Amino acid sequence: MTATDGTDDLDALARIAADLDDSDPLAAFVDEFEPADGVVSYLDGNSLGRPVRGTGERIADFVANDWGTRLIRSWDEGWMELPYALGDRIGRITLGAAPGRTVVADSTTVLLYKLISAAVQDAPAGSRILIERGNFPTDRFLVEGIAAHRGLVIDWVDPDPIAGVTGDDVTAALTPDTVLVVLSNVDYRSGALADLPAITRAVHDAGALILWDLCHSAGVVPMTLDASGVDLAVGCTYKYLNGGPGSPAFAYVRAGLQERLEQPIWGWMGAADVFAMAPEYRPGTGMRRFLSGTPPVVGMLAMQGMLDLIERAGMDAVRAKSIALTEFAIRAYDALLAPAGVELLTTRDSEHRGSHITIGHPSFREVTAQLWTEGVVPDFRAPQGIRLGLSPLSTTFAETLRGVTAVAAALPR
Ligand SMILES: Cc1ncc(COP(=O)(O)O)c(C=O)c1O
Ligand SMILES: Nc1c(O)cccc1C(=O)C[C@H](N)C(=O)O
Repeated sequence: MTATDGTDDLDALARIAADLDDSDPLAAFVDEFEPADGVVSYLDGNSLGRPVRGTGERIADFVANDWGTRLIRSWDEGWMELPYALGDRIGRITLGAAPGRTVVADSTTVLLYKLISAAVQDAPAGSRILIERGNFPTDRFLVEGIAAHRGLVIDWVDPDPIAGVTGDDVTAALTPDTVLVVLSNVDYRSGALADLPAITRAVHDAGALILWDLCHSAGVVPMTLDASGVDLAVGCTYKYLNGGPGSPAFAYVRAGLQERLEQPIWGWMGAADVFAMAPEYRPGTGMRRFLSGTPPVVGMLAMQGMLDLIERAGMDAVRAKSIALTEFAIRAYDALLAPAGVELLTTRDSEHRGSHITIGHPSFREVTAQLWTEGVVPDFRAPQGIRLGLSPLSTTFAETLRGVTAVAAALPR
């Protein structure tokens, strides 16, 4: 039944969820993930994706063969090339990037540090970096540190917290001295999806470079980095690319920019000829110069299983399911949570939303702790947000409803 106020009752929602699962062309992919004993609803794919089925075997095989038997020969038999091969795959599958523009290495934080530093390498003191005040802490802290060391000035953009940053917000905050703009494509709190092509254009019109943090869009949003002329991007692989905790990040650098930039962590793996053991550092060509030390090969294993799945499903189908899941979560919110005074902190505009929604209530810190004991696993972000992260290949509509129902039941009476 749908009530006179337009909301659905629980039975109606359960039927809608069942219908959506029945007609979901990607439904079978749910069985491609390791079962999670005792988990009633996993709603945190935006923080840590689930392991793809067979990840344990993949790692065991790696230990027995590549590492255990081939030993150091494996560097020549694929490990050395893995940062580039995987980067190219991520580029093709989700970034809209041609080969040779993406590399896997380090953590998001370290790659952000390298690319932000490189982007401002020639900027005279007093040049300005523009960053959103609500951007993820690591992005803001890095900009603060680099600006302090280099004598640069920071400008802060304060967009509407639910709609997220727009081209107009950015244009209004740009100055003739702005050299770099650092933004997230999907906001880690609200889930707002920024208009990457339009904002990139606005930044270029002002003569600055743009760096996009893609942590919350890689693997769920089909992007157009090459076609949009994006300069720089960094993202993580442990959220919707299911690489496992601490799996290495990826960096993208526009083709025409690579040879002009010099990142600050000069290690042997970024040098022109790695095994020349040269007396001094000369940066390599292409994406090699953005590496520093030995590639984290073990950390690059698990994500390959997820890339296989996304490739099989097709990125556009993944995005379509992501939208359907967040739309259904909002429908369930309207019926079960809005009447109890819970706020929706995410836009209703599906085109401008990533793959999580955020809801707000003063009780949510305690509610989240309670839910975790019940096997319902969203995450809490201060001051009062619960994020429901819906990973399109591993999350069902029924599971989404179980989560929203559990939040409603845990609210204080
Ligand atoms: C938008 C964003 N940037 C950066 C990070 C973190 O970077 P790192 O993987 O280095 O911890 C996260 C999440 O942890 C994030 O959500
Ligand atoms: N990266 C994380 C970690 O190492 C521990 C706990 C949580 C995380 C996260 O991924 C946080 C996440 N990026 C966020 O959007 O808040």
